[in-house]
Parts: sequence; structure tokens; C-alpha cells
Amino acid sequence: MNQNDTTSRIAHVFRGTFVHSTPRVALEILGDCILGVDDEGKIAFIEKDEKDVVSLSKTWGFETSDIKQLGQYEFLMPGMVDTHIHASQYSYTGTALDLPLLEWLNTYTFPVEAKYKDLDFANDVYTKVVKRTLKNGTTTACYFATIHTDASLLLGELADKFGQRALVGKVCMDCNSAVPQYKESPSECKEETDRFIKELLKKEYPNIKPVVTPRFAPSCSSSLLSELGEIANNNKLHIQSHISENKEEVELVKTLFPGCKSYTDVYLKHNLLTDRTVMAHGCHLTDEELEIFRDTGSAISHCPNSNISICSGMLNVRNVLNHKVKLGLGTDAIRRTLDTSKALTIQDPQHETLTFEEVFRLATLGGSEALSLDDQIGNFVVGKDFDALRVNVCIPDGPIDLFPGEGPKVILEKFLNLGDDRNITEVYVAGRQVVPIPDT
Ligand SMILES: Nc1nc2[nH]cnc2c(=O)[nH]1
Ligand SMILES: [Zn+2]
Repeated sequence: MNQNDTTSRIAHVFRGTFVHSTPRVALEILGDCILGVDDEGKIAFIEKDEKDVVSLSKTWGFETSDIKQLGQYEFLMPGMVDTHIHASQYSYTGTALDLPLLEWLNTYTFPVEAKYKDLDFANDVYTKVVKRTLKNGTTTACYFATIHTDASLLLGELADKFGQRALVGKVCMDCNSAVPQYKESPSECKEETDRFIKELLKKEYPNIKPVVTPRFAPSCSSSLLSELGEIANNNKLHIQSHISENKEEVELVKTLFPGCKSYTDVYLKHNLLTDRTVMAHGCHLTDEELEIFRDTGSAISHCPNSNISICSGMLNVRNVLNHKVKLGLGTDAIRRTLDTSKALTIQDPQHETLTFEEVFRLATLGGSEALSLDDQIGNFVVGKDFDALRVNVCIPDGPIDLFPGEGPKVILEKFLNLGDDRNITEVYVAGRQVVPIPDT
């Protein structure tokens, strides 16, 4: 857009420090910048060290009095992209962490997920998870819901209502011997997935997309996996699932799919590895499997919080990045990603520990790449949507103390390691301010 374009007007102008990542640099600090957002929510301009604000305001048609000036201890950063979150497991977050994956699923997860048949229960939990994640800076979330189509549609409705960008997956599973009431028949799976996609697309929510969601290979028959691969490919939809999270699961998949060379080969053979696929965990993938991820353009969602909590394994992110595989983070993962990388260095001093700048990139631009949304979000580039956090590290009674001489890089590092939602004073998604959340 330019000054001659009368269809879009400037909706916000910010001035101050902006931090973001580019494919080339993990952390770029833009001091004293001015950024304009048009009324379609896109970044219209970014000017550095602008001397003549008056002429800029004339060019773009805004009032200089409308500029939002950031304070010394404030900055704007891109919104965080959560590439893997189970909205339906939010009610028991922080508990039930005493069993390994397969027992954990049977004991805690499946019985709770079965409750989402009840739309009142779903409404309560899904409202809370969308609000909580938005307040904590998740501007994009890639959600697993449950097998229930109507509750999954409700999750899409709530994300749209509160203004979060989201991929929403109705979970598909036709095998569950431990909790047999929590599964669908193969035909139900297909029909309900079709209905979910059709109904969600019919709503035309601007920032919500359906994602085809086979739970993981042990929960799905081969014919269901093939059906889902076909649905996703015919409709050019995203795909999400789990892979190689713990060793017992990897062994189980070998026995369930004896004709496949590896866990990755199971998904490959069913046409589920595309450049719109994101697979969670991947702790135990081999280098050969990572090459398949790279060749197909499929991404990994790193979930170290979960991996440590139920002792699944430690993904070597450095090795994934060295294989040029796209990688984003799952929920609340910045700190646990750094811890896991350090634990790998303790085990092997040759391991090149991830830096906080690299992890910052994974939480923002990396996530957008993993979800193939990097043409739209992930950093501050003219033409991309304005998904951003206004951060203030110096709020009264906040979690961070500052000391003389600390510049923007230290301030960002402190925020990433010590900050919380009190420091995130405003959140924007596609130019719409969504935090503070209005009272309804
Ligand atoms: N961590 C985790 N792994 C899974 N694998 C299949 N389903 C799940 C799930 O709900 N959580
Ligand atoms: Zn998961």
C-alpha cells in the first residue's frame, strides 16, 4: 500500500524498540523504529531512525499524536506460535505427570477427552485455554481438540471470538482397546472429518483453519490413515500428528506396521508427510527419518515440557536444524528448550547448545515456518500480518528486576527467562488488539 491507495488506512503506529528474527539472524534489534499497521491488519511500513515524522505522517495519512510511543523498558516482538497444543488437556495441565506416555494416555487423557461430548464442559475449558494462551502471548495456536466434531467446531468459534489465529484439529482415532468408548468407527471418522472441515470452512473465520488430525499411528488403522492423507491432499489442508515420542511407542509402531521401515515410513506411505505437516515430539527419529522430513518439507514441533514431564526423551534440536528440517515449539517451551539443550550438552560436551536468540526465533519465525504460515506471520516484514506483543519488563510488582546498563538484548533475555503474562501488556493478531481481553 502507499499514499495513493485510498482503500487501506493506517490503524496503528508504534514507535520504539522492536525485536524479531529473520532467516539470516536469530535476533535483530530495531532501535527507534516506527511501524505502521493498516486497517487490514498488515504491516504497512517500518522506518528506522526516522527524523521527519511529520512527512511520514503525511505520506501515510496518520496523525503524529496517534503514535504509540514505547517506553525505555518496552519493546514489540512478534507473537508466539504454538505449533502443538492439546486444548482438551488444559483442564489437568500441571497434574497427572507420573506415568509414561502409553499408560498416561489410557489412564488420564482418554477418559478426560471422552467428556468433550458435553458441549458445556468443552465451552468452559476451551474458553479458558484460548484466553490463557492469548494472555501469555500465543497469537497462533495449532490445536488438537477431541474426536467430537461439535466441540471441535466450538474451539474454532472461540478462537475466532477472542481473536486468536488457530489451526484446529478434530482428532481422528479408530483404535483404542484400553478405553473403547473413546474412539470412532472408521466410517464415522471419515464422515465426521469431512463434516468438521466443511462446517469450519463455511464459517469463513479469517484466521482459523482446519487441520487433519490422525492422533498417532497406534490409534489409527492403515485405511483410516490413507483416508486422512487423501482428504488433506485433495483439499490442500494442514496435517498434524505425533511421532517417535517415547521408545515403547516406537516399538509398538514397529509391531503394528511391520511392512514399514520406520515410524516416519508409516506416515510417508499413507501420504501424510507434506509441506503442511507438523509432527509433535520426534525425540527418537533417526537421521534417515529426518532426511525424509526435509525432503517432504514436513516439520517437527518440539515439546520439551511434555518430553521431560513424562520422561519421553530429549529431542536434539541442533541435529534437526542441521538436517534443515523446519521446527517450531509446543506450549510453554522456550525455557524447557534451553534446559533440554543444556542437558544434551551435559551428556555430550561436543553438543552445540542452543542460544536464547535461536530459541526466540524458534518460538516466533520458526513456528510460522513449521506451520507454513511464514508468508503471513512470524516477524516484522512489510506486507505480513501484524501479530505482535507489547512487552514491558518494568511493571510494578512484576517478576523482573532491572539494573543500570541493561540494553534491549538483556531485557529480552530476562523477559524470556523470567517474564510472564504481567509483562505482556498488549497483544495484537492481524492488527486487532486482543489483549487486554475485553469483559464480556
Ligand atoms: N504427549 C502426547 N502424546 C500423544 N500421542 C498420542 N496422543 C498423544 C497425546 O495426547 N499427548
Ligand atoms: Zn500432543
